Amino acid sequence: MILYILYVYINIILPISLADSFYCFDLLALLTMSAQRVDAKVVMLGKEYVGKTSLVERFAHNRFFFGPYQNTIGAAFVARQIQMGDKVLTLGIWDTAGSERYEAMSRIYYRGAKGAIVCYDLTDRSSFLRVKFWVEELQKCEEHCKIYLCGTKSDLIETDRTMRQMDYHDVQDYAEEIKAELFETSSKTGKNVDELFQKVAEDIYNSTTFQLMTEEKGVDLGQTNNSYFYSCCHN
Ligand SMILES: Nc1nc2c(ncn2[C@@H]2O[C@H](COP(=O)(O)OP(=O)(O)OP(=O)(O)O)[C@@H](O)[C@H]2O)c(=O)[nH]1
Repeated sequence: MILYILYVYINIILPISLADSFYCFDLLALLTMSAQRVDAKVVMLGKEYVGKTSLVERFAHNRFFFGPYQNTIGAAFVARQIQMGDKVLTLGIWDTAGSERYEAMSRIYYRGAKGAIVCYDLTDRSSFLRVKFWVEELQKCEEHCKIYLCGTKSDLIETDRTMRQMDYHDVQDYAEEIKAELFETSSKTGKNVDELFQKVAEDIYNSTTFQLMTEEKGVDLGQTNNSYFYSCCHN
């Protein structure tokens, strides 16, 4: 009985009583995730302000927020279905906080991910340093997770070419070196956003491990309901 009380205290009461909104929102996101069946986990990584949340918003809801920037706290979760021929694949996407304050938490979210979208801001060279950090981390800890490099805010460099701080070919060379795919996107205009997630979904769908998993567990990919739920974690 004492052990049971101790267990409840350590695992439920203590985290909640210590919690700031970060823990509460994370709990909400975790509950959301557990309520939704997903076929594969995808994680968004990258420095703060690079546009991870905007990318997910564009993909999941086809919208872009023009309002003031709100940094993600902990992580947010969204599930979205993608049509793959006559089948439907449900991606569970974890949008992590870019702030280094939450770095340890981000590690929880890439565990078991089939794909990682590692973002950098095309107009901010320093954001690419974080890309290298996350790539090394993934190579070390999640070797089966496929990496997609994503240069964000391409609309800004289309308006003014001098704003580009990361050369496409330099990044492409790096992508080849680490066997990653490279996309340049704009969440503002929607350019390349669907293409990026479609590629992630296709690679997962065609992967041997995924095919084996669906055969063994009998996951039904033939569902047609396109509902999704988004748990948003902003301060
Ligand atoms: N022009 C332009 N601005 C963008 C684009 N994507 C994001 N932004 C802006 O960049 C800022 C940061 O975007 P977020 O999506 O919140 O960035 P984030 O990477 O999720 O940030 P954290 O939550 O702190 O990790 C916001 O002011 C966005 O409006 C884009 O494609 N084009």
